Amino acid sequence: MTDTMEAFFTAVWSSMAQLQPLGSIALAATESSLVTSVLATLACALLTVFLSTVFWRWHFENSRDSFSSLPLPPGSFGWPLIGETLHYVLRGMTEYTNKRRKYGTIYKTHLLGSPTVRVESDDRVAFLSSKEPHILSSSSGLPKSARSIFGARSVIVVSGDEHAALKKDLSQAFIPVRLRDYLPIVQDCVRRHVTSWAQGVDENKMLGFKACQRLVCDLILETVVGCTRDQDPDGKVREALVTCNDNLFCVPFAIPGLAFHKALKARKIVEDFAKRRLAAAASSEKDAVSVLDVLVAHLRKDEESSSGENAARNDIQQSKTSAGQFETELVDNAVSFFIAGADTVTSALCSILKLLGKHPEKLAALRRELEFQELLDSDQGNNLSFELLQSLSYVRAINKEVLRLLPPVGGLFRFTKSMIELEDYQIPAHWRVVYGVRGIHEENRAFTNKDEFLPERWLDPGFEEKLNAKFPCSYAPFGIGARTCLGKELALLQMSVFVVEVARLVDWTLLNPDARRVFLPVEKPFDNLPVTFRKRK
Ligand code: HEM
Repeated sequence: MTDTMEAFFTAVWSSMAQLQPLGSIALAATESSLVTSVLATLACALLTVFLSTVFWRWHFENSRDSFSSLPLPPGSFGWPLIGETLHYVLRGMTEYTNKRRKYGTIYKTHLLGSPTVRVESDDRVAFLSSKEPHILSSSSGLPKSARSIFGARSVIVVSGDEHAALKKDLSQAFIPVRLRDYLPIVQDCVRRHVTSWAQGVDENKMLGFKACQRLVCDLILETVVGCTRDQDPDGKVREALVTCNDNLFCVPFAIPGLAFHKALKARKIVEDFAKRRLAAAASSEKDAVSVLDVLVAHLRKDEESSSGENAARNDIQQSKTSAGQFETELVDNAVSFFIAGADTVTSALCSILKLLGKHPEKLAALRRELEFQELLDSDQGNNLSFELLQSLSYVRAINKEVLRLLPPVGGLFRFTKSMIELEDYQIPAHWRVVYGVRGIHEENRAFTNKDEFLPERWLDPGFEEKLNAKFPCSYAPFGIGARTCLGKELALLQMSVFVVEVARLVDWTLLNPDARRVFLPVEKPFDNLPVTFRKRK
């Protein structure tokens, strides 16, 4: 039995041994064909990428309008479909600086799905903005994701006469008499947050941007819809606001898991909340305090007296007569205020912390101004009046200088309706144009020592008039022309209150003052500004 088995195994072994060379040959053949097919696939893929890149670039280079002999601006269109969007997201500041160094203050690129020309000189932007809204549209320049999040009836999205009439109505919520009403709410909210940053005996370490973001979410809900924390007890609305802001510029595919889907879900939470607050405001007889209360009261009055007004205005009023549309308009605009006023102000407050933290001599100069006005005592309560804030020239100079050096919104989106000739170049129809606010500020010919934080430059009484007269588009943190920021005065009020309160309530130390900057959706340090706070002695 043993012999038989031994013979069997020997036979198997020897036959396997005979088969082994054959197997190696077969294996080698299989391996080489695998390698060949991998190489062939790779070659095909590379060829496809190469050809589609060549076609992509050729296609846009050939979209030149033949009615003009001018060339397209210099620059490149990047990769098929994604263009150069990823370059900007990943390289941030370096990409902008490199482009400006390489091509100057006008160059072409491909961003967020459209061929784009970025313009970073104030005189070219002045020329382009004079072509709005007929040759250059401002609303359709916004990426689709942002338009969907703001809503179809938002002042940011509508255009032409409709935009002008709606903006006039909404601006009633930001006139000085209203700002006076909001001031105690703003100051109370700022003091509450800043005091909490320095609670306890030890230093409190936190992320400055995130702390400012929490403050501004409360601020915006309290001023825009009169919402106190108990009306959003679990913080869902605040969280939804942050999600909307974080995903304002994204690929507009509403697929679960993707940014746009998350943003639309978050928008619905904010929208439902605004609707509930609107119903409360509409049935309330109390004096207007929040932006929404003011708008409801103003539009109600406006509707009553609209019968004698001119035809264009009547058309707009008539279009509002359906209750549903009226509600949509108010809700879309309340949501837009939430979003337009949240991360922008957060960025500005975070930059105040950063620049005053990096320049203790400017903080000392600020405290001297507050001391002179008897405002430095941190135990003083709600003693800021609107007139007093307006009179604090160093506080206002700090705001302007912070917005010059670190503008929260780095670019304004426009869209060409027809071809535009701009000095030596042409911009074809249906291209996106971005006015590069940050680049304009960085290149500005109107400022000396332009890289330095020098609030003092704004104290010269004739300086701003000269600036506006000689270089009208050279300082544009709040935008340009018909689209300038509707919430500008409210934002400046919030910044002024913040400057006063941080200076008198706390001392702080930046843990990484020279961190890399990122720009989307707004200007901020990439590490969110780690900082320690302590109560001011
Ligand atoms: C420091 C804070 C702020 C900055 C830097 C800022 C900046 C800007 C800029 C640059 C624009 C123009 C966009 C364009 O031309 O395409 C703009 C528009 C706008 N902003 Fe602000 N903003 C700030 C705060 C606010 C606040 C607090 C609100 C409301 C509560 C607000 C509401 C709006 C609205 C509704 C528009 C659209 C105006 C229109 O389309 O006519 N912003 N903002």
